[in-house]
Amino acid sequence: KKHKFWETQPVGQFKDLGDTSLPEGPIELPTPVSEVKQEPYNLPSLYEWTTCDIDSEETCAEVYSLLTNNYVEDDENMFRFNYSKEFLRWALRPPGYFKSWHIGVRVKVSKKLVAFITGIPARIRVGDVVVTKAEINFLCVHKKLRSKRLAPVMIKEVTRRVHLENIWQAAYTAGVVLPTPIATCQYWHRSLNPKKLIDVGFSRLGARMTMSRTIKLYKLPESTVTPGFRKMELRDVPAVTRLLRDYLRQFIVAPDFDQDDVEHWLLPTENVVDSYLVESPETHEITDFCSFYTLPSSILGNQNHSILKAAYSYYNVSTKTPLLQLMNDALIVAKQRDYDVFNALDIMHNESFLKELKYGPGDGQLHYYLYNYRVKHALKPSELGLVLL
Ligand SMILES: COc1cccc(CC(=N)NC(=O)c2cccnc2OC2CCNCC2)c1
Repeated sequence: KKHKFWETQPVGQFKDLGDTSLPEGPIELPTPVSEVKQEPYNLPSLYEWTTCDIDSEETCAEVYSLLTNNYVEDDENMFRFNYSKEFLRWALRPPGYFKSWHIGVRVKVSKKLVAFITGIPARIRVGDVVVTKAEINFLCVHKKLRSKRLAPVMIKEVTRRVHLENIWQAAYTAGVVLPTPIATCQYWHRSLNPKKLIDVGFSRLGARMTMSRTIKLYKLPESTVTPGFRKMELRDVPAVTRLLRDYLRQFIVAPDFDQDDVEHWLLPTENVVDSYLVESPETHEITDFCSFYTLPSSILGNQNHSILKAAYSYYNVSTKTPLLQLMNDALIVAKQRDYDVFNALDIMHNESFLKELKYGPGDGQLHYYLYNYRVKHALKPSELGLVLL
């Protein structure tokens, strides 16, 4: 039976698609926190719950190692996400985070970490309504423990701990179709190091293309072209917050970032997130912004290369500099910093530059989901202003 678990959950159900009598908004009403199940769900007897203290070097290393060996792979099982420890600390400790939402499963006897799931709080606007939701991520079950039905009980446990903080909605993405996507996005890749991408099988040499012709096709200028283009600094947080808040208002679903959020999520962090802005040389006004996060992938089974260095488009705002030029400067910076590929989803206004900047379509889709919140109509990717890590 497909979706045996998801048909028991307060999520849009496939059978309800098209039933426009169902109102947009929460599917189930909150209950008093005192009525939320106080004790953890039962795990199979060999396993126990653990709260992962990501500040602890040892525990962070265990989480890193579990994900590096058992997390999401591409459809052809050639690559596996390889989130770094500093990335995980950044992703899991935003303003207002709860340690109790960093949940692990250990083998009772050996204490080996064999599964993980996380939540972080985020204020997310859907239409005109801002709701504090949990962003759920990093659901990972060790390869040797698959189809033991651990994922449903882990999802129920993180939901229970989110309810204990009086939060009743969540957002998450997946490469698989579950009940029911609020948006389905296409991912795109822009080659920066085409020779390596072809060597490792990420890309294929185009028909009637030689390697040298391919290298020339993706060649970028040595330096950025936009006057006033520079790295974001702490002093820019107020202006970037204003710029980003104004820009994100046009999307139906988007984060409701305040200055503390912008300082955490967008201030450059070595090897994790890079942000650049355009400060007008005349007026010193900050008019544009672009950012990308660093998520390498392990290359499975290649003699010459073990890591694919990938940049992922994050939040970009263009008010004076054409988005095309801004995003080309982002490519130039990523190439300068030795990235192999620059990835982007077709969300926000990204569609306007993907083809022109020589992105190629990826071989999969990323579906966005809300938990306990119905939207009347699925969104077009261009109506989506939310990037999950
Ligand atoms: C190249 O290495 C990969 C390793 C594992 C999976 C994939 C394909 C894939 N599933 N890609 C994406 O989900 C993706 C493609 C473009 C932009 N963001 C993405 O995912 C983000 C957001 C969701 N959480 C994972 C990272 C590629």
